[in-house]
Amino acid sequence: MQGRLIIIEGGDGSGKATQTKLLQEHLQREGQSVRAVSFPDYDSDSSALVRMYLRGDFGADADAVNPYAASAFYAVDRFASYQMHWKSFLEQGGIVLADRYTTSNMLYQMIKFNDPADRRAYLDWLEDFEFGKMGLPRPDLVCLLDVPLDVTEQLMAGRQGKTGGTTGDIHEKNGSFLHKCHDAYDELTDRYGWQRIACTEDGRMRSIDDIHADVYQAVAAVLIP
Ligand SMILES: Nc1ncnc2c1ncn2[C@@H]1O[C@H](COP(=O)(O)OP(=O)(O)OP(=O)(O)O)[C@@H](O)[C@H]1O
Ligand SMILES: Cc1cn([C@H]2C[C@H](O)[C@@H](COP(=O)(O)O)O2)c(=O)[nH]c1=O
Repeated sequence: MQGRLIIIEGGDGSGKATQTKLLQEHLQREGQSVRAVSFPDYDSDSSALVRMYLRGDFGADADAVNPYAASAFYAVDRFASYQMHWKSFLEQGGIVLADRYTTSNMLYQMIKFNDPADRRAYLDWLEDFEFGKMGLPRPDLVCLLDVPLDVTEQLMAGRQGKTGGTTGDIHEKNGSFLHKCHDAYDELTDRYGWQRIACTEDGRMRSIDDIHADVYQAVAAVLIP
């Protein structure tokens, strides 16, 4: 019996790790068999090309790095994690929570195209590449944590970058890139039916527990009874 694959997606610093951990603890308390993964898998050799990309080794301007090549780096990292760590767990009925997934390629790489037809062609290619040719499972649910960028910037202030240094990765350094990414939320939730979780109220972050309650409600609806 196939389990469930649940994705916690969102912008940098939107609370993905926080919500993934809370959700894992909640489901564990209920006695569910649950495992959490996150992408990129920075601790694995499989993320070497992703780390090079995020460091700017293929060009300092994210928009100028071929989105098909960059997508492939991330997809290969995911494939390694899936094969080595959670394929059989999912196939045996486990619940896998992923902090980022193919959905991040959909957001961050799609926006390198401005033309709507090019965006659709990219998404068609990506779905076929990751879910078809590479055999990665499609998500059962995607919760998109929606945080306006000015609020995220406050949450992220002073945080150490994951690829080394304090100035942020190739995406974080490019303000207009991150804005384009946030602007694409409607397009992607419409196409894929993602659950958009509003994380702010009157321009301020809602409490971690309130956001968790919304995430949990969405998750409960897709769990196997
Ligand atoms: N609802 C909230 N209210 C206030 N602070 C929060 C909230 N959710 C998370 N934070 C804080 O914001 C920061 C970023 O949160 P977190 O690391 O969970 O985000 P992330 O999306 O996983 O980040 P990244 O994109 O860097 O992986 C952390 O310091 C966290 O404690
Ligand atoms: C998994 C994945 C990620 N990305 C982008 C999204 C972020 O800008 C970085 C990862 O940084 P984080 O601080 O560790 O969240 O990479 C992407 O473009 N495609 C993907 O598949």
